[in-house]
Amino acid sequence: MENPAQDKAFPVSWDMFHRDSRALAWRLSSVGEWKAIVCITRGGLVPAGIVARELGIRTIETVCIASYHDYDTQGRLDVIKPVDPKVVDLDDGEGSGVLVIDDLVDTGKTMKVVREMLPKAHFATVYAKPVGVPMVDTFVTEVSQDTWIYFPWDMGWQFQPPLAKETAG
Ligand SMILES: O=P(O)(O)OC[C@H]1O[C@H](OP(=O)(O)OP(=O)(O)O)[C@H](O)[C@@H]1O
Ligand code: HPA
Ligand SMILES: [Mg+2]
Repeated sequence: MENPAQDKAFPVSWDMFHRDSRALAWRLSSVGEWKAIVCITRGGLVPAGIVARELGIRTIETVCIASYHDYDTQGRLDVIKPVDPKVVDLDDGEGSGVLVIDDLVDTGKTMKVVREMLPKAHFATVYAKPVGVPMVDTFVTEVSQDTWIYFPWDMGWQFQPPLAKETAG
């Protein structure tokens, strides 16, 4: 099943996201030390900034990947920009000393592609779904596979009609 129904909703506010990203940094702080962060754009940009601030990491590189082209449907995985070879070889090569950050792992396909680029890196996400869990070394919160996570940067305020509708006249 390529794209199973994800009909449960897990909405995340900015406050929640900040708190959960800090919790990720807290967890990572007892796991190891890293010389650089590689963030998987675009979703990884926000948690990478928060983790970098907490862990005092100032070298931040991107790997630019898009696969959910049509909102919640995964399509072809495009690597728009690979990791700078200088970052891959920063320590002993193959991404050692590098922390890879993304907002979530779902099927794990995105992480798998980045793992091939940086086999010795440490992989971390804020949220994880069960199918993707084997692809990630550290995460904070797991949600079920049939849940869609709604991030604050994708949401907006909207009028909610009252339960009891006014009747004309
Ligand atoms: O585990 P997977 O099934 O591969 O899905 C997870 C990836 O999908 C989303 O990125 P998306 O491709 O939507 O691009 P974006 O980060 O620019 O929103 C999300 O930010 C992860 O990077
Ligand atoms: O549950 C999700 N939410 C937002 N983006 C995603 N990309 C893959 N899965 C998800
Ligand atoms: Mg992404």
